Amino acid sequence: MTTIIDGKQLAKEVNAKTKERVSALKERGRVPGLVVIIVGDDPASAIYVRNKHRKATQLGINSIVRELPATVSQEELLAIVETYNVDPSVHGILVQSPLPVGLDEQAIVAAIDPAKDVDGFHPLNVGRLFANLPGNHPVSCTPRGIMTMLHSLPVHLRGKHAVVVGRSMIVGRPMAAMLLNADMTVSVAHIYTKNLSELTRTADVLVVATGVAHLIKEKDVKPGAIVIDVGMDRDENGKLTGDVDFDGVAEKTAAITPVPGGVGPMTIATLMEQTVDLCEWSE
Ligand SMILES: NC(=O)C1=CN([C@@H]2O[C@H](COP(=O)(O)OP(=O)(O)OC[C@H]3O[C@@H](n4cnc5c(N)ncnc54)[C@H](OP(=O)(O)O)[C@@H]3O)[C@@H](O)[C@H]2O)C=CC1
Ligand SMILES: Nc1nc(=O)c2c([nH]1)NC[C@@H]1CN(c3ccc(C(=O)N[C@@H](CCC(=O)O)C(=O)O)cc3)C=[N+]21
Ligand SMILES: [Mg+2]
Repeated sequence: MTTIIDGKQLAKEVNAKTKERVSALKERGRVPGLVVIIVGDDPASAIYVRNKHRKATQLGINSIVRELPATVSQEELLAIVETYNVDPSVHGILVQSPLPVGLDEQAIVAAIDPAKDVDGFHPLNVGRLFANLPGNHPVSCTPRGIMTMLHSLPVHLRGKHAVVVGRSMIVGRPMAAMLLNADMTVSVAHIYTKNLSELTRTADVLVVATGVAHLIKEKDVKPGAIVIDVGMDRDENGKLTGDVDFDGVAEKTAAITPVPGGVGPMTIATLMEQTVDLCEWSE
C-alpha cells in the first residue's frame, strides 16, 4: 500500500503549533514580524508571495510585503535590506527569487542579518548547516519542510541511501546536507550525472528538484522507496505537475508526495515556523 503524504494536512498541523507559539509570544508583548521583498513582476513569484502573506496574517504574524520595481538598483535594494536589519519589529527577511537580471542575488542575501535570514540562504547559515554545527540557526524552508514530512513517516532514515536530484542553493544542496546530518548515505545528481536511472533505482529516499516535468518515471524508482517531488512544473496543458510521473510511480512506492498538495504547502508552513523560531531566538 502506498502512503500519499498529505502536505496540506501536515502543514495544517505545523501551522496550528505555530499559531499557539505566536499567541504565547504575544502574551509576552512580542509579535513575530516577517518582511518579504519582491522585485519586478514575475507572475509565479507574485502568487507565492501572496500565499505567504495570507498564511502569515492568519497565524498572527506581522507580514509586510515590500514590492519594488524591476528598475531598483543594487545600492537601493541593499539600503532597504539594511532598514529591516536594524528594525527590531522585524524577525525574518526574505528576498523572493528569482531577482531581475542586473541584481546580484548573492550579495543581497549576504547583506541580510544572519539572525533574520528566514530563508537560510546567508553563507554563514549555509556553513552552519553543512558543518552540522550545534545551536539554533535558520535553514532553507523547502528541505526543512521535507525533513518534517520524512519524520512523520514510520521509517528510520539512518544508514539508508538518499538520492537528491538537483543541486540548487534553495533545494538540492541544503537537502543533501540535512539528509547527511540525519545519518543517511547521500548521493547528489545533476545534469552531468551519468546513468541517472541506475542511481535513482538505488534510492531508499528519492528527492527530486529539477524543474523537469515527469523526469522520474516508474522504471527509475526502487519498489518500496519514499519519493519526494519538489517540482512545480507545467504539463502540456499548462496544468501544475511535478518532476515525478506520479501515476506510474505511486503504485511502486512506500510513500510519495503529490503535486500540488505536497512539498509546496509544507514550504510555506515551515517559513512561518521559522519566522517564529527567529523571533523566539532573538529574545
Ligand atoms: N515546492 C516548493 O516549495 C519549491 C519548489 N521548487 C521547484 O522545484 C524545482 C527545482 O527548483 P530549483 O532547485 O530552484 O531549480 P534550479 O533550476 O535552480 O535547479 C535545478 C537542478 O536540477 C538539475 N537538473 C536539471 N535537469 C536535470 C536532469 N535532466 N537530470 C539531472 N539533473 C537535472 C540541475 O543541474 P545542474 O546544476 O547541473 O544544472 C540543477 O541542479 C522547480 O520546479 C521549482 O519550481 C523550488 C523551490 C521550492
Ligand atoms: N527566497 C525564496 N524563498 C522561497 O521559498 C522561494 C523562492 N524564493 N522562490 C520560489 C520558490 C518556490 N516556492 C514555493 C512556495 C510555495 C508553493 C506552494 O504553495 N505550492 C502549492 C500550490 C501552488 C499552486 O497551486 O500554484 C502546492 O504545491 O500545493 C510552491 C513553491 C518558494 N520559493
Ligand atoms: Mg524557502
